[in-house]
Order: sequence, then structure tokens, then C-alpha cells
Amino acid sequence: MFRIKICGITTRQDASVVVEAGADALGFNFYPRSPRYIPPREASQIAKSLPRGVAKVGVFVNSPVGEIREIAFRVTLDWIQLHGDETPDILRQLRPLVCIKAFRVDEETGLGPVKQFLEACVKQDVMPRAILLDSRKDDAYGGTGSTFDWKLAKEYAKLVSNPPPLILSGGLTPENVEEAILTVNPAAVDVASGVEESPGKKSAEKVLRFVQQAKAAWQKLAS
Ligand SMILES: O=C(O)c1ccccc1N[C@@H]1O[C@H](COP(=O)(O)O)[C@@H](O)[C@H]1O
Repeated sequence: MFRIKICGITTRQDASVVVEAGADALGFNFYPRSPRYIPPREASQIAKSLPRGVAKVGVFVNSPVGEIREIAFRVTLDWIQLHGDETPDILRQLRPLVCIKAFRVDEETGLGPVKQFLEACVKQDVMPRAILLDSRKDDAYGGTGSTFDWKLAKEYAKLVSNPPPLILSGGLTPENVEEAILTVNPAAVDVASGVEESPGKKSAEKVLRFVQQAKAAWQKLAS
């Protein structure tokens, strides 16, 4: 599984920035309403230029299964990030594609919807390869730059027995990623807006600092 994902790549130049900084996954956003949307044809061109070993993640929000399959094939995606209201049945229909299911968390609902989803997955004999926790803000599906209470994420490991690896997301930045990792100890972190100059355009300096801070935090945890 990857550890550091930089999401919302829209140009070849930003893809190079991410690879050179040492991140091990990058995300292409196929949600047309996102400021980080990239047409599949352009994502496919960038994907061809990437070195092996960098995971390509496609972000989708309530897209039809056929469309996800087509884009996954065209862009040679390694992971599918389902960032909408997708059900366990969608995971089944997407087999054998490797899926991350994202949830938007707030203090009111806590991790209740995540627990319900995982329990339904157990019953239906299907499981996402990872769960991503993002923050809930307004009606937006993601990329809001808002954090949620990380104490909630610490409860994740107790939701069901043997839960999928946790990806922590939502408002992460070079300034707070170390604290986030030390608090939650997730399997991976994901960032979109926190390493940008402007929506859809990455800052090389922020990407590098984010990756360095995240790696340093995991080193601290390991020592
Ligand atoms: O980035 C977006 O615009 C976006 C839109 C719709 C769904 C998901 C999106 N991105 C994901 O949102 C989270 C958090 O982003 P941020 O770091 O708070 O800006 C992240 O997992 C992105 O993959």
C-alpha cells in the first residue's frame, strides 16, 4: 500500500514535482465539478510519463461503474478512490479493481456510517482495500481543505475486527501532517488543497515539505 498520496494532479509538471519529492502515489480527479478535474485523455498522457512504483489513483464521485472501468483501463489506474455515496454493491461491481472508500466525517455522525458500511461489506463478502477519512464540510464531496477531529480517527481501529488500512485526509498541510500522523498513526496520508499555489496547481515547495514532514513523522513512530 502507498504511504503518501498527492491528489489533484492536472499537469505533467506537477506530476514530476510529486515524484521528485518522493511521494509514492498521485491522484487524478475525475469528478467534473472539482477544480482539480482532469480529462481522462490528459491523465492518460501523464500516466505514461510516470516511473514504475508510483501508484496512480483515480478519484470518482458517484460515477457509473462502466465509466470508472473505462477510465481505469485507459489511464492504467492502480487504485479507484470512491469519494461519493457509493454502496458495498458498487465495490462488488467494480471487482477486480482495487478500491478505496472515502467517508466524510464530522462530530455529529462520528464514524457511525463507516462502521455500518464495513459491517454491510462483511455480510456481502466484499471489502474496500482501504478506508479514507476526510472531513465533512457543507455539501462538498472533498478537497475542502478542512480538518476534522483526529480523535475520531483514532477510534477507527476498533470499528470492526481486522478493518482495512486507514488513509487520513482532510485539510492536511506541511504544517500539520506530522502532528496528524503522530496522533492517528494511519497507514497513509492524502492531500489535495494543502500543497497548492492555487486550486489545481501544486506548489513544489509545499509538496516537498509535506513529503518530508510525513516521512519524518513515521520515522519518529518507528523509533
Ligand atoms: O480535491 C477535490 O476537489 C475533490 C473533489 C471531490 C472529491 C474528492 C476530492 N479530493 C479529495 O478530498 C480529500 C481532501 O482534500 P484536501 O486535502 O482537504 O483538499 C482528498 O482525499 C482528496 O483526494
